[in-house]
Amino acid sequence: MSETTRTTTDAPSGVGVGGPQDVVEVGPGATGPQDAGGLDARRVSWSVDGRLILDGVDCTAPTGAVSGLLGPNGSGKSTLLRVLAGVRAPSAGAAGDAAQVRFEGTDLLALPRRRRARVLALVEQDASTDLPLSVLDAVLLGRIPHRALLAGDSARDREVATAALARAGMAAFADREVATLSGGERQRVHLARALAQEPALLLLDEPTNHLDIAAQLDTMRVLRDLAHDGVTVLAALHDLNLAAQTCDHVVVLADGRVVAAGDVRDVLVPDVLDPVYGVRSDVLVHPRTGRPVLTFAPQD
Ligand SMILES: Nc1ncnc2c1ncn2[C@@H]1O[C@H](COP(=O)(O)OP(=O)(O)OP(=O)(O)O)[C@@H](O)[C@H]1O
Repeated sequence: MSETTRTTTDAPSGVGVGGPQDVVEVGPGATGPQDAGGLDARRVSWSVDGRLILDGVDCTAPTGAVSGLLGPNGSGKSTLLRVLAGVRAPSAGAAGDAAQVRFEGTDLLALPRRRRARVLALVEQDASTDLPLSVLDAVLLGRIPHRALLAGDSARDREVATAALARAGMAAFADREVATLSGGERQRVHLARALAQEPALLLLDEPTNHLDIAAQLDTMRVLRDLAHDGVTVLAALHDLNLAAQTCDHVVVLADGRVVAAGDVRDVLVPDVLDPVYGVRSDVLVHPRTGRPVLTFAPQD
């Protein structure tokens, strides 16, 4: 655990996960309340049928970095991404606190939908397209926020969409009907549609879940390239090793609360992971990258 580890409890660093007061902000990738750069969400709550699904989540994603949103099934990752993207309105928190979602200092929740869509794109998990669209036309949907109402595609729209398809490795599929694609191919088209939006903030919900290992690495390389170009990327991921190898910063959710956040080397440790996932983990160090490599066993 790095010397920059901060906890809001008296528990040893990285230990004591489980409650809202137990958030661990660790490592050089951690961003504190004073940091206005990147994505900075505070007190995000969401409830349905009287059940609190997100409970006062504070979540940051630094500019020009790939951040991973981690946590077990049902911990609230998709819900959080939807609230951050403005697809779902946040609920009042337990203490009646209003949520705040800022990106580079701008209040995203206050932006009209169309303007927000010029800032951020969301790639949803298993997003489906029932419309009989070609791949290129599906990707061109990402250009809608950038053009005048009722205007058709411009030459630039087609140029950007074609480049987005190429970046997602789907250039050869431009004329195919989306309905005929495999799950993995469709997932890449959704990524291309989001890239065509030219977002400064890209939110993705399990962008690699249908992909083979080479395609997973390829998608993560695209995300890293985008981050290198200054895009802020936040991706919900289940594969902790993929997160360890590709993310700069990670946020761990459990039961709708953030239990740890910071640099992967500091957060992906047994003290954090074992209670959250109910497993026994071991962490090795990758000989080439110096990043964590994780193995898991059931808890006895
Ligand atoms: N519209 C809804 N009505 C009722 N419950 C909901 C609704 N949306 C989400 N939930 C519940 O909220 C919890 C969090 O769901 P969410 O999809 O955000 O989790 P997740 O971390 O993305 O899970 P997974 O890793 O399985 O995709 C789950 O228990 C889910 O059943």
